[in-house]
Amino acid sequence: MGLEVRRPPMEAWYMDDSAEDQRKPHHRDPPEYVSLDKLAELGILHWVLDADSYENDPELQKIRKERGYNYEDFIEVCPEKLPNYETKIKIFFEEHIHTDEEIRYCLDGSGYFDVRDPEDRWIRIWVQKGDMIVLPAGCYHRFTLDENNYLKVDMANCP
Ligand SMILES: CSCCC(=O)C(=O)O
Ligand SMILES: [Fe+2]
Repeated sequence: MGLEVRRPPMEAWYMDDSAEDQRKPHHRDPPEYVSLDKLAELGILHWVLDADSYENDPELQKIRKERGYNYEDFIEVCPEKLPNYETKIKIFFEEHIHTDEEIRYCLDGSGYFDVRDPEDRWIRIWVQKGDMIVLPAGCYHRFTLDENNYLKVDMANCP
């Protein structure tokens, strides 16, 4: 077992309908949280890992082996590091799906992955350093930075 990673559990909530900045939390009033169990029912998987041990984390290696993730692709989502930043940010926030599962491991910073539930409601998943999530193939989703405006992510993919 790697270093016990102590931080609040990953949070998810139903979004409000306001048109304010996408990087704001968009909580309903009162907030309506969604449990990790409910996310798992939607096929959304989650682990909390020790991002500082990325290079030699036995837990990460076990997950990668079990799920067949055989390569890494790091991006830093910020104007200084991401080429065509403005375009990419817009593309990320356009609702879309993939034919393969989407694996995203947050190595630093934070951001929001929004997913549609079966009733077409948006669920906002707040991913922070150490959170690794898997969105199932065919899951309608989008991504935005939060008001911290920085995310470093391993966009590991299936073969
Ligand atoms: C920064 S992760 C990008 C979000 C996404 O959905 C994608 O890459 O397809
Ligand atoms: Fe995606």
